[in-house]
Amino acid sequence: MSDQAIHSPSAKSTAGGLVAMLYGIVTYLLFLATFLYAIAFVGNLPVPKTIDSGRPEPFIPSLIINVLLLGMFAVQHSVMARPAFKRWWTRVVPPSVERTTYVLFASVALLLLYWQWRPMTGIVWSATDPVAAIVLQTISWIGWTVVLASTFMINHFELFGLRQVLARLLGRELPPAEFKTPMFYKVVRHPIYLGFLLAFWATPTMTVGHLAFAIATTGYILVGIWLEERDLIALFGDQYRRYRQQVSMLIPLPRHKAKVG
Ligand SMILES: C[S@@+](CC[C@H](N)C(=O)[O-])C[C@H]1O[C@@H](n2cnc3c(N)ncnc32)[C@H](O)[C@@H]1O
Repeated sequence: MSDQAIHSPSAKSTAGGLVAMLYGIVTYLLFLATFLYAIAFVGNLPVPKTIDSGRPEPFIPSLIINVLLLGMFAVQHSVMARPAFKRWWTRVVPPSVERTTYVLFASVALLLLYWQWRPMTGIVWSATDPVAAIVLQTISWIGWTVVLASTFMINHFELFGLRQVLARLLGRELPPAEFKTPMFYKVVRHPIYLGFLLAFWATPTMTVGHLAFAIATTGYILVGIWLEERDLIALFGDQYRRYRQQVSMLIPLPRHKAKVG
């Protein structure tokens, strides 16, 4: 192969596309591992570190560290998701890997949280009735399933950056963002967040640490919804405003009869 062919723009572009694709795939696998670990972490499954495992340390320092860990995740997640930040950030990173980089930072923030989380093991409630315990555990599993299923309903591979890096590799433009209301999105506007709330709150044994986690993530989800809906209204205008009138935010209760589409 001649020197010219090696350095031609298309060879460079293909190499760039392959690097972006590799970055996207590795980050996606990291996200998947982090997501699966979250189920084990919150549910106290047999993994090296969970929300309640480890030797308890003094309460106040533990609480401060845990709040800082949650705050770091919340700030990363909400700042990096804003359109204004993305406009600035895509002057630093190529647009095709902007989402992948967001997913990478979010995964790292979560891994840091799992690693540094301090257990606070005082019991807030414990279901002594085995049926109640099974019901709570099942609700939590349903929550995780709703989270994962809902990502596929809007666009799993775009949410986690793979679609963007594939488009870059194939030299294709991505179509503009599309407003969608499939399946769960006809029942609530935020099924992913609803799934997380079910997964975090429904537990047979609620410790102080788990409760702090559930309260902080609920607060963050409510702020996240407010920010996300502001962006969605800016993007989709009246279409999203109508959707807000017709479909509940998180609690699956019927509102108006009008059809969502
Ligand atoms: C992590 S997802 C959470 C989606 C939703 N809040 C939920 O809980 O299911 C965030 C992304 O979904 C997009 N999104 C939210 N609702 C959408 C809809 N109805 N149609 C298309 N995209 C949507 C937002 O623009 C954002 O990029």
